[in-house]
Amino acid sequence: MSRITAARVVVTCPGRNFVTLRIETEDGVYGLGDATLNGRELAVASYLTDHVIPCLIGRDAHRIEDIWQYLYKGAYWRRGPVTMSAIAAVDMALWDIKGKIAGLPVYQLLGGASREGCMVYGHANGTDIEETIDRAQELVEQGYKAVRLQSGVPGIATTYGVSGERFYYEPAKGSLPDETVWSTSKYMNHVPKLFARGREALGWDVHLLHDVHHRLTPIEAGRLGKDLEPYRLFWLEDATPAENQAAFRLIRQHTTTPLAVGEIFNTIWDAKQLIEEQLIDYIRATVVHAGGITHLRRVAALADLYQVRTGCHGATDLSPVCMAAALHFGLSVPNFGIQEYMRHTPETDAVFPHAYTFENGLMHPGDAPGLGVEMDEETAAQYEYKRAYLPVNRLEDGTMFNW
Ligand SMILES: O=C(O)C(=O)C[C@H](O)[C@H](O)CO
Repeated sequence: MSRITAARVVVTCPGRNFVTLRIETEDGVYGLGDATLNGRELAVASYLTDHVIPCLIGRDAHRIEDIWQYLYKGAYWRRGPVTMSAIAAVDMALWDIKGKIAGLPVYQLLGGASREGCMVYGHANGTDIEETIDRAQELVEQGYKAVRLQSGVPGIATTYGVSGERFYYEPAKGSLPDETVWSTSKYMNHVPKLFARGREALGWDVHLLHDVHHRLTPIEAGRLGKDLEPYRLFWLEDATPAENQAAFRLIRQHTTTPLAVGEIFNTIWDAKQLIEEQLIDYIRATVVHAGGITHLRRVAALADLYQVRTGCHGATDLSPVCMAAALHFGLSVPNFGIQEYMRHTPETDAVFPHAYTFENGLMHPGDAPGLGVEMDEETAAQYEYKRAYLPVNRLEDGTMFNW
């Protein structure tokens, strides 16, 4: 028994907003959980402070599963990104506490390492094809075994995944949402050229990935997948919005390019049909937005039955606390596929010193007890929350579209 005596939420903005839950126990041990929901941060902070924390005080921090069920079933209102990010933060903090009390890194509590490290993919973003390829080459030189290629599209002013920043792509900015413009035909004509050049310049030993970011209809996605088949992608991500899971049947009928989806999923129910019908190859759900390590293990166990592998979301809006949790999860599950890794800025790393490391294309969570991430609250307090939004997207004729 290790009673929870206090819990509080810290909101900080070392270059971007992060929401972190800190839970303390009667033994003087504390745990951290990431609760960041990009562009809607304060909703989760309030959910935790106003509705969850009062229910945690006095509970036994060791009863991770029971507390998960209490928060999920007990709220009556199930699922959704706000609820599931809040539950995830509690879950991460409790695994952190359990590891610290046991004196073991969390991956040891999850069954131990199933591999030497987690293969990660880095982002190569450029305003045009040549710039993207130059950046990909830099990543390969740094040891990356897998690289995501995104490039500006001629005729479209701003493109998802591309920014002036060399390493720290950050789409959330502006005290009101930026408006961007989209053309499916211009994009569809351009992407195969990017990958043709990519294979020519980078060869065939590096894994190449691409994110469509929910922009195509299923039949368009089928065509793009088919056009990209000669370049043997590791995956084509978020080819179409996935609320309608059956939509992926159509894509599957037309292409053998492997498919990844799910970074915005919150529960196993969002992915059940996709997994059971083997409509995808990689499930992108991650710790912070899908209910924590406890729930993500359930998703991975279902996926394993159908040879679907994990490919957790790891953009910069997922804090180092989530990154650490994802690496403990990824190191331990049998059906790990790949982990996304977008480096955090030095300011973020200073607020969240961490034990995880990158070497030779693989990441390891480290062997510090618990998750292996600290929060320097004095430094965090120097960075006040700044409202920031993800962009919105319109077609060239002004029709509201998916970003
Ligand atoms: O990393 C990715 O694949 C993304 O799509 C990044 C998302 O746009 C970002 O995390 C939204 O908050």
